[in-house]
Formats: sequence, structure tokens, C-alpha cells
Amino acid sequence: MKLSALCKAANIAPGGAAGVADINVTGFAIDHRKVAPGTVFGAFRGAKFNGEDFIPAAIEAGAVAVVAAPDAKVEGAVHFADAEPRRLFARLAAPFFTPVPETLVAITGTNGKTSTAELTRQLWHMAGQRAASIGTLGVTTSGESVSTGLTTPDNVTFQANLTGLAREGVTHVAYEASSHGLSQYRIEGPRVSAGAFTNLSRDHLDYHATMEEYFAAKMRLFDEVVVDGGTAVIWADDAWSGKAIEHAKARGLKLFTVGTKGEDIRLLGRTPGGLGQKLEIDYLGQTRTIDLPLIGGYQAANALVAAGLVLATGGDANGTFDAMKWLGTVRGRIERAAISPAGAPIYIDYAHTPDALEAAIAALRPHVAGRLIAVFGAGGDRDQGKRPEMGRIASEGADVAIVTDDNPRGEDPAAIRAMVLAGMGEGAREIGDRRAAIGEAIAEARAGDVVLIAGKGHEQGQIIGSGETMRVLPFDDVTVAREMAGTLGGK
Ligand SMILES: CC(=O)N[C@H]1[C@@H](OP(=O)(O)OP(=O)(O)OC[C@H]2O[C@@H](n3ccc(=O)[nH]c3=O)[C@H](O)[C@@H]2O)O[C@H](CO)[C@@H](O)[C@@H]1O[C@H](C)C(=O)N[C@@H](C)C(=O)N[C@H](CCC(=O)O)C(=O)O
Ligand SMILES: Nc1ncnc2c1ncn2[C@@H]1O[C@H](COP(=O)(O)OP(=O)(O)OP(=O)(O)O)[C@@H](O)[C@H]1O
Ligand SMILES: N[C@H](CCC[C@H](N)C(=O)O)C(=O)O
Ligand SMILES: [Mg+2]
Repeated sequence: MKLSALCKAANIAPGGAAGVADINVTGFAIDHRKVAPGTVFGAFRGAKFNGEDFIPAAIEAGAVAVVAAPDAKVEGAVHFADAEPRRLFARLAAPFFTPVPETLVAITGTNGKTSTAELTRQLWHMAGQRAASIGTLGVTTSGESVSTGLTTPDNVTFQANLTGLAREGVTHVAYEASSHGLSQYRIEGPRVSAGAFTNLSRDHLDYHATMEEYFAAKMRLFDEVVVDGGTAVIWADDAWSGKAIEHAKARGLKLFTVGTKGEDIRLLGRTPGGLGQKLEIDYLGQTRTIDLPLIGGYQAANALVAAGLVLATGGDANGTFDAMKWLGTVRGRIERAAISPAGAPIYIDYAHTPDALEAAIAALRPHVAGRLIAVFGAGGDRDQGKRPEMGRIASEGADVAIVTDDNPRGEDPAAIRAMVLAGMGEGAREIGDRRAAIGEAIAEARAGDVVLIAGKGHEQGQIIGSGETMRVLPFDDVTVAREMAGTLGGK
């Protein structure tokens, strides 16, 4: 594709550079090691590196244009200059990455992005659409799931994935917009019909200075990313929902609110059952009952937001609400892994924030006749302030709380556990080795008890060390829970 055609399609002036018309563009890269002849290179100032340092090497490798800050030094290639080069790069790349699926929706919020994206995909699939989700679980279609390593992949991977999916015939994609992804313009480019906000609570305060800054990063979804005239689907029951609604209104988006305070899908009642729950909702003045085969108030919220996204993008109401009774468990989100020898169910959940841990405990509480035994930890090289809060929530909410390791990364695991334990009352237990901690919880469980293993969900490894010494030791909570239950005589 000619660079001039890209500029025209993206409505970008190439800054008076001569010869743009004749330049052939063969691809886009943000890492100079991926530059080939004909590539447009995005040189960004990052947390670890200054991409501008690699401009000469990128040009040497054949970059024909460089998107970078105005004061970057670009010699021997066209310089697309902008104070926000990541955004300009995404816009310039968008016409290159075609086709794209017709219907794109993005989900932001501290917790519930993966679940909502995946449940949206399932609802579309059941409505006969070719659908995919992109997020923490990777790129998921009805046939397979391929990991990308990040929740929100970099912009080139993201746009290339969308084109790949469209070529396979996928027309509908729901994807997660993490705050890192939003603040780094990783998901900019294609046309996004609707955005959803699930909730906001403490996380990532190592990356964002304050909760307000963290919220502002998320609100770029409504302020800038969703297309003019698109829809904002908002979970209305969160403390930050009112502010999210203000952003959507200020931008002139259509509002679709969901929850007990929702105006579009109003949750009237929720009754937990054995393996699921009954939801009573009001939609357009009509009361409906939904048999949701997932447990927990949090998963009810995510399923209803997913339904909101489907309806906001043209889905049929009767079909969508009916299909909710067939929704499948999202991998690692209140997923039942095994039954202990004494008959206690063992659930795996991805709760790695205080609010999520509270939600996971609340999800299981109605199913506990005896004691709730929780095994949990906090990740290394991440927000430290959340650790004692997680400790407090586990010791208040669970009957037995065992602190263990969860991806210590570059930190001393014992020091992380000590910070978690600082928030816990008497009786807190500490077993660093995750396998041993899971084993102890399962061995201890009696009939009527429920075991919760929180923090790693779908993850397949324990990350130990950082930089050159980083190792990922294979570890899967579901497998370990089954092995431990099996060894002890459960199933
Ligand atoms: C803090 C953060 O988000 N970092 C991500 C970000 O880095 P950055 O833009 O700051 O880049 P950098 O590494 O400083 O490098 C600057 C630029 O130089 C380029 N470069 C760098 C080295 C080189 O040799 N050549 C070269 O061209 C890089 O490609 C980059 O464009 O962009 C990189 C390229 O896409 C990511 O790999 C990197 O993710 C790191 C590994 C990471 O751990 N990110 C986590 C925190 C993250 O993003 N998590 C979120 C949220 C999770 C959640 O949902 O809670 C996620 O979306 O996954
Ligand atoms: N709507 C919700 N409200 C409160 N907690 C939730 C909600 N949805 C999920 N959770 C909790 O958060 C955990 C992670 O859920 P999920 O993976 O869907 O969120 P996420 O936003 O994608 O997380 P991440 O930022 O790590 O990608 C769940 O296992 C659960 O404990
Ligand atoms: N997207 C989150 C995942 C955390 C998962 C948890 N197991 C941990 O390692 O803290 C993060 O990178 O902060
Ligand atoms: Mg996620």
C-alpha cells in the first residue's frame, strides 16, 4: 500500500515530506527488531526504553517512515511528528490493517473485563455470529484460544489480530481495554461501536499516581475511543458509575445502564441456586427471569453488561436473554476444579485485587454450609498498597485464610507475604509454597466447607525473578487442585 494512500485514508498530512506518494509500505512495527524494508516504525518514549534511540537502526533495517515526537531526530525517512505519536501511529496503521470485523466493542474497568468480553463472545456465538474475544485469555474464538502475553496487546499485534480474524470470517469482536492499554493507545485505530465500564477499585497504583488518574486513563474509552454516536454500556451500581456516566454524556454517546440502579437493564432480584442463580430483570418495562448457570453476584453483573453490549450493537432481546441460560464458565473465574475427599468443592478464581477478593468470597458464601477456606497471595512488582487490604478482606471474609505466593517476580516472596499478613487478624496462616498451601486447604476441608484458591485463575505459571533471572515455573491452580484432591482420595 502506498504511504500517500494511507495518509489520505487516515486524514493525516505527512508534514510536507517529499516523495510520500511513491513510497510503498509493507508493514508497521513499534520494535526496531521487527522492522523490515518498507516498514513504518513507531518510536515511542516508554517506561524502560526511549524508542527514539532505535530510529537509526530502524532506518538502517529499511524503515521508510517514522512516527515520533516532533523533536525526535529522523534522518533518511519520512518523519510523522506528533506530541502523541502513539495515537498518530495507530491512526496511520488503521487503513493498512483491513479488513476489520464490522462490530467491535471494548470493555474497561478494574475487574470483570475478561469475563464480560468472553460472555459477550459467547452470546454472539449463540446468536449465530462469527465472534471472538481478545484479552487476558488471549484471542478466543469458538474453536481456540491463543495467548498474546498481555491483556491488551500492543497496537500492531492488536490491529493485525483484528485483520486476521476478519479474514477468517469473524464479524464481531469484544476486547479488553486495560488502563495500560488505553493510556498507551494500544487499542486505537479501528472503529469501536460500543464501550463498557464495569467498575473501578484499587489496582495498578504503581503505574497510575492516583485513583483519579487511573479512572481518567479508563475514561479515554468514552472520551475518545468509541465512535461518535456510539454507545456506553455502564454498570450503574459502582461508586464510580456516576462519573463514568458523566463522561459518556459529555461525549454525546448513547447511554445504556445496567444494574439495580440501571435504567436499561434493571436488576430486580437475584437468587443463588445450587450451580447458578436466578435473575429477575426489567427490560423496556417487561419483567423477565433468567436462569444463569454461573454463580456469584459479580458474574451476574458481567453477564448483564455483556447482554447490554450485544443489545447495543443490534442483538435481539428475546434471543439474547434466552441464551444466557447456556453461558459457560469463563476459564479461571469461579471455576470448579475438583471435589475434596470430604466432599468440599474447590473453586479457582482470578481475584488479585481487594475488590475482586471480596467479590469472589461473596460469590461463594451462599454455597458454604460450613467454613470458607481461602488460599490467596499478591503479585510481586505490582501495586504494594493492595496487599494489606487483600489480607484484611480475606481474614474478615473467609473462615480460614492461608497466604501463599502468587508470581513473586523480582521481589522477596516472604516480604510480599509479610505485607499481606500485616492486614490480617489472628489465626492467619502462611504457607509460601503454593502447592503445599493448596494441599493443606484441601486436606483440611470437611463436608459443607468450600475451598477458594484465588489470584491465578487461568495462569499457567509461577513467575519467579525478573530480568535476566526471570523464570516461569509451570503451575496451574486447576491441575494442582485436582492432583491434590486426587492424591487425598477426592475427585
Ligand atoms: C509498563 C508497560 O505497560 N509496559 C509495556 C509497554 O512498554 P513501553 O511502551 O513503556 O515500552 P518500553 O519497553 O519502555 O520501550 C519503549 C519503546 O521502545 C521499543 N523498543 C524497545 C527495546 C528495543 O530494543 N527496541 C525497541 O524498539 C519498544 O517496542 C517500545 O515501543 O509496551 C511494551 C510493548 O507493547 C510492553 O511489552 C510493555 O509491557 C510490559 C512488559 C508489562 O509488564 N506490562 C503490563 C504491566 C501490562 O501492560 N499490563 C496490562 C494490564 C493488566 C490488567 O488488566 O490488569 C495489560 O494490558 O496487559
Ligand atoms: N464485576 C465484577 N465486580 C467485582 N469483582 C469482579 C467482577 N468481575 C470479576 N471480578 C473479580 O475479578 C477477577 C478477575 O475477573 P476478570 O478476569 O473478568 O477481570 P479483568 O478486569 O479482566 O482482570 P485483569 O485486569 O486482570 O485482566 C474475578 O476472578 C473476580 O474475582
Ligand atoms: N494483569 C494483572 C494480572 C495479575 C495476576 C496476579 N496473578 C499477579 O501476578 O499479580 C497484572 O499484571 O497486574
Ligand atoms: Mg482481564
